[in-house]
Amino acid sequence: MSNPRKRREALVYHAKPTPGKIKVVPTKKYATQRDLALAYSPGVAEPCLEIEKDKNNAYKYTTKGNLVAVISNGTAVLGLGNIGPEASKPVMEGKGLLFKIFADIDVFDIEVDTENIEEFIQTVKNIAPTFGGINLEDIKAPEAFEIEKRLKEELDIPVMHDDQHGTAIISAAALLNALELAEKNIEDVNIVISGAGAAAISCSRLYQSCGARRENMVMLDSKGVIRSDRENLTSQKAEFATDKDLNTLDEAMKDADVFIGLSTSDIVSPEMLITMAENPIVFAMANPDPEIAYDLAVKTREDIIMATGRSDHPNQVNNVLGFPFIFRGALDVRATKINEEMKMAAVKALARLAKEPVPEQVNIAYGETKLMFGRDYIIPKPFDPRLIAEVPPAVAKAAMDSGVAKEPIEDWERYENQLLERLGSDNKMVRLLINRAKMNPKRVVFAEADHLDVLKAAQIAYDEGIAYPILLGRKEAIKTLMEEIEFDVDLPIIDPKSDEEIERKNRYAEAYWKHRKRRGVTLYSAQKKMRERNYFAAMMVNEGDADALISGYSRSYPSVVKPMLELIGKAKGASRVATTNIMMTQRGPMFLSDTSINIDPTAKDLATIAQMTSTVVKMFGMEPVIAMTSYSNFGSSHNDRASKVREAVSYLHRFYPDMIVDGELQTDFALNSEMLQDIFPFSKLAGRKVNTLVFPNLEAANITYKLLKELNKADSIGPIMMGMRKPVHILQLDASVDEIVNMTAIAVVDAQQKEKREQ
Ligand SMILES: NC(=O)C1=CN([C@@H]2O[C@H](COP(=O)(O)OP(=O)(O)OC[C@H]3O[C@@H](n4cnc5c(N)ncnc54)[C@H](OP(=O)(O)O)[C@@H]3O)[C@@H](O)[C@H]2O)C=CC1
Ligand SMILES: CC(=O)C(=O)O
Ligand SMILES: [Mg+2]
Repeated sequence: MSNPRKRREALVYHAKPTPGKIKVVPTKKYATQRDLALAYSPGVAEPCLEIEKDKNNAYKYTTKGNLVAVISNGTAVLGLGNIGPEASKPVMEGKGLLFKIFADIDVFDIEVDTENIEEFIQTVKNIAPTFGGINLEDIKAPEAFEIEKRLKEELDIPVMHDDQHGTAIISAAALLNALELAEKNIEDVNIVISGAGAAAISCSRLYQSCGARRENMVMLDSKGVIRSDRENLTSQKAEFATDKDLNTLDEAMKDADVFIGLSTSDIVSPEMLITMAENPIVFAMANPDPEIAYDLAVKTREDIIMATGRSDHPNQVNNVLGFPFIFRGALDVRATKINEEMKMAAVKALARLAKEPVPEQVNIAYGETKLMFGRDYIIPKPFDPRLIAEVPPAVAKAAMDSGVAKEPIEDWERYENQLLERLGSDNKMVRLLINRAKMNPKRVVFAEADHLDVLKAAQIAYDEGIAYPILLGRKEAIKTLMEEIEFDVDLPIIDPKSDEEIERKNRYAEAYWKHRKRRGVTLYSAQKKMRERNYFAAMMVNEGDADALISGYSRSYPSVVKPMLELIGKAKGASRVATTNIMMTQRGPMFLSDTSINIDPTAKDLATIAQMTSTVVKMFGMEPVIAMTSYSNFGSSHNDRASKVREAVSYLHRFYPDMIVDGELQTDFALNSEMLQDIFPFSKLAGRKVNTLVFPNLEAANITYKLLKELNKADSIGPIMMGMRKPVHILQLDASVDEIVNMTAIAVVDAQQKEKREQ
């Protein structure tokens, strides 16, 4: 990573707010003395004794069954080489993060300080009782082969060296698909493999199992082509030694159909690509920098099918697509090992999935218009939610069929539902939102760009391609801050107080005056108002000089809302302006309305707020399931406050019968579908997962959202302004940089939608 700013960003990401990327969180209650007596002494003795009687009970009473060890000694960390156990820890924590977000598997990362094979094996064996599976990582060849072989033989839990088999599975699936596109047979193709380490050897073996012929393979290590007349070859290298009279990569690449890179960066030149056969398949998988840069390769050969291990180009062939799902399947049937049948099942499931139509959600998540099986899409994307429903069942089934599953699955439909549930708590909403914004970025005015956090957010929005920022504020202050954060881009900077803007201010003042002259505004007072950033910014949007506006970082919410309502006003047909907040909770995203505007809405207002929120929920690709909340359940109180909510519900039921909305309901019933089903089976919400709460008044909504935000420390998006004529969005006082970026994306998406409606 040569860009110094990106380098710093990566370091800050790892350092702040707490060092590292993962932590341990209790899953049981621990509030009372009683809880503690169960969690620890004396209660804890009971499961101990049960496990003493039968070790399998560890799966019943402890985390073992969902806990994987990611273990390394730091001898082959990515393509960085032998950087030692401590230095490998960020990668191992990273794998832990990926295990969790993609497959809901918990991980302890373990870095072992030894390069001695026996010591390493003994260490893993000694700690194995803790875990349901062992993921060996970034251990160099040839030691990795012996370590994995022995641990597989000596342990009765699944052991997989991810760099070997994870990589082999993913790249084999991608290779089969690429060959189909190139219209070539795996039996016939010439394959050059750069690298003869853990990953390369294992990949080459799996390609052979898929039909590739060893005599068509040429493998290279750091010394050049591995020829059979070379001395002192390890047994694994000897397995792939060639009789061909070749010495260098240049020579090997001539007429090759496939290049597999699992070695190091920048060793393939454009000249080498030119000598390859037609429709060359190039998988440059060294991390973090591939054997040849993606852009250079696709520029050199138009007919190339190109993949790298990185996420920033099409076709990411990276073991991240494998290890979470392979272990998920293996753990779920309590497999004793990960065998060839299970690996092949994963290859086939991945290859097959790439050919299926891609759900819109995935297109949006990756900022693509239409992903389709082809040169730029030979393998599914890691954030494809179908992966968890497809790959683990395939692996689990293969484990059962091959006789290594101790707990076979009986109800497959139930299992698939459980798998999908596991994805509930990630923050894919944010990703979806950002990517949707990136598809058609808009000009966003940042009305307080002379504040560091606002400027940082504008920088991220610009860098990520979310928006074209227009920076409002004191010019010198903005320029100084830009220098400080190395935001070296030529963007419009406008100071509404400066005389430079006189022509524009007059124009805006005139327009404002014309609009409000019968409501007490004089031309003079209009001119004065245009020196205020929020009025100026709102007029920019009004007059089409900007597409959206972000403000409110340094002022109280009402003081910013007022000019916006005055200048921009409500959308045509909107009877109300209101806000919703999206909270990322354990049970998935929740929409909470109205969190910021309407102090005591009437029944009709509440119905309008529910309808508007429903539109926003749909904008995120979700089906709105709305609870109208109260302190009362379906008429249990006759107080006016409860009746108001009831009235709103009956209005919605009468005029919008298709809306899935009900109430009035207490929030525990709204959120606990079993309880709701038991006590109020007649409800429209019974058996459904509520994702939207409409509150009876501002106090309830605002208090709840702030409480959730602080207690959960969860991501939140909002308040999202609903019902405004133009995309203006107001931040909470002192919003974080992330929150401002999210709001920017909201503003852009809002502008996109409004533009669409106007067309
Ligand atoms: N995209 C993905 O999912 C994955 C990518 N990888 C990448 O693959 C690479 C290797 O990883 P791994 O197998 O675990 O590591 P190993 O240390 O086991 O193997 C590295 C291999 O690369 C060879 N090598 C080094 N320099 C060159 C060179 N200039 N030309 C040809 N070969 C060379 C080494 O040769 P020698 O034997 O002579 O030392 C060795 O055989 C790394 O860059 C890693 O990031 C790994 C796993 C997954
Ligand atoms: C992706 C991976 O595991 C590696 O590069 O080592
Ligand atoms: Mg690795």
